[in-house]
Amino acid sequence: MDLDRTERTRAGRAEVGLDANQLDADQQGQGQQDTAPVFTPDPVTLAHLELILNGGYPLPGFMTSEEAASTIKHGRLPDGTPWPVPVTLPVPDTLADAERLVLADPEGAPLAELDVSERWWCDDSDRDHEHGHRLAGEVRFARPPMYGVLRHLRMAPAEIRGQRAIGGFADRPLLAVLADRPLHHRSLHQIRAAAEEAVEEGRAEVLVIINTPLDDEGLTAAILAAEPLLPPRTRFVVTTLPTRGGAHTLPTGRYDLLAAHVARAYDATHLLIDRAPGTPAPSEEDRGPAPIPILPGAEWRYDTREELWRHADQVAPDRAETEPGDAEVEEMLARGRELPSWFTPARVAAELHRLRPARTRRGLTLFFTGLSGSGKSTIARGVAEGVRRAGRSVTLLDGDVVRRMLSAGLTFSREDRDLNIRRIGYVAAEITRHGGVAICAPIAPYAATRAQVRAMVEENGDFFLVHVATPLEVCEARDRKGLYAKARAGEIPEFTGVSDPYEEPTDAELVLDTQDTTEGESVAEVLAALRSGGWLPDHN
Ligand SMILES: Nc1ncnc2c1ncn2[C@@H]1O[C@H](COP(=O)(O)OS(=O)(=O)O)[C@@H](OP(=O)(O)O)[C@H]1O
Ligand SMILES: Nc1ncnc2c1ncn2[C@@H]1O[C@H](COP(=O)(O)OP(=O)(O)O)[C@@H](O)[C@H]1O
Repeated sequence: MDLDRTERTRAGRAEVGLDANQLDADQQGQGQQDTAPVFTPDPVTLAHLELILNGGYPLPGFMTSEEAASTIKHGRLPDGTPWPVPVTLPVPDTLADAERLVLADPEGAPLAELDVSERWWCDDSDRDHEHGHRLAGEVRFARPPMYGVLRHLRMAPAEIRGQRAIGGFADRPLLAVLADRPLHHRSLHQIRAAAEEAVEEGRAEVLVIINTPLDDEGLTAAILAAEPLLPPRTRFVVTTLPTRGGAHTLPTGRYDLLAAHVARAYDATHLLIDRAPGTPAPSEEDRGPAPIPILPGAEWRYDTREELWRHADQVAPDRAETEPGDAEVEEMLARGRELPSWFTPARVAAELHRLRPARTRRGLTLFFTGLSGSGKSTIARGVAEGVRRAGRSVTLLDGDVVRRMLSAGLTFSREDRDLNIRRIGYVAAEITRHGGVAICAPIAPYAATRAQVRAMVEENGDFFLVHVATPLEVCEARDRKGLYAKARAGEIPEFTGVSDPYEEPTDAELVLDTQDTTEGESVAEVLAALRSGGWLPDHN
């Protein structure tokens, strides 16, 4: 079963206000039998919880204020045990006094119970959380996790240890490789060299720990594609380490240390962290001592004369090929260009092309925003026609039409406008997921809601925001539907631009001002942008 899809459909349904309850009736019923409140932690905390429950962390639960402070400040628990990152449970105000809590997955299925030992207030923002209420205490396993994708690969440390013992490899060194990007030739050389040279001359087994977001299957597929080029007996395990992005309050290297602790739980004796080219490893001085050695990883370069990869010190700078960075690889895929065979194995390239098809085939949401009368519908209609002529399948979700169909009965309050836009976004994201072009033309006055739609769409394809920036005076002078006159006369309350806000986008891919251009010119400008961005073939 595709759990990912099911879960996203559920989340999507809930967000757009459609009936998610039917689907989740079972779980909710179970929650109600328990008197403790049921709470679904945010994704970072869920990642911590899974590692607590599966033995990836040697911690019994979520930290007290003293433990968190000591960890942040000294990189140690109060008893002196080294531990790199705070592991805390942020809860909303409504749960700040709870004595027990059932911790549930995003679908509401219980995962664990928490007996609260301390309720505290966090002043420092740890990780990416703002300050707020925290609950500390030990967690008790309730049920095996079912959420997220690739469950069968999310093996607990004990499972891997068991497999190695059965295979008779338990006494061999284990090189863990933390991978959070596809493994290209440079990384594969680095891993093979580490396994063969650095760790007891070829006796090492390799365990690739794939660090990927909960609902992402693509990265894992791309990493698994490199399996034949990894040492024999390489094992793979999927995990979600709490994000690095929010580590602003922590000294450098703390997340490397966390990876080392998790790797050690899997019985690893050494850790290699795969890094993008040009990303320096934090020095041991900066990060402090690790529970197992973190290998520096030899530098490799591609020698253009010899046409092979060699240790960097054996390749003269003028003969070294420059490796494309992750953003460049993304752009090559978007343009449908072949990834060079010296750079990545054909199998990995094929998987990446499958996951990130060229933009001419990739799903796209083209989202127009602007005041009433700015020209959204007129331009969107013309663009839809042009995109169709270029051979792509198009769905036009015009503001007025959506209001009559999908969002009938909604008002123009902020709440209802947001719901309207999220519904449009949900439909657009589905169209995008199936490789189509969704063209949306609502006012969408709120930046935060537009950002939500962008995020929803970008899980499955591309998002292109067009701000139709026709000034209010021009829209009002046009007053095609006579609505501005009515709004000025007070007959329409909460009218955008007159008595209701419009937040100008700062993240638009294209800004159009229609006051000095014809409709045809505006349409042509959008089509040209789609062509130059690679979403439409050049020759149309
Ligand atoms: N109070 C108020 N404010 C703004 N617009 C109003 C209002 N009442 C009705 N209309 C008409 O509804 C159209 C906008 O609907 P949208 O769904 O695009 O609006 S929103 O994105 O949900 O804010 C908008 O159509 P367009 O002119 O095509 O933008 C108006 O014709
Ligand atoms: N460059 C232009 N692009 C789009 N519309 C224009 C342009 N110049 C003038 N207009 C006129 O502005 C009006 C825009 O109305 P409409 O497309 O319904 O706007 P919206 O959907 O944003 O409410 C139309 O009457 C259209 O003819």
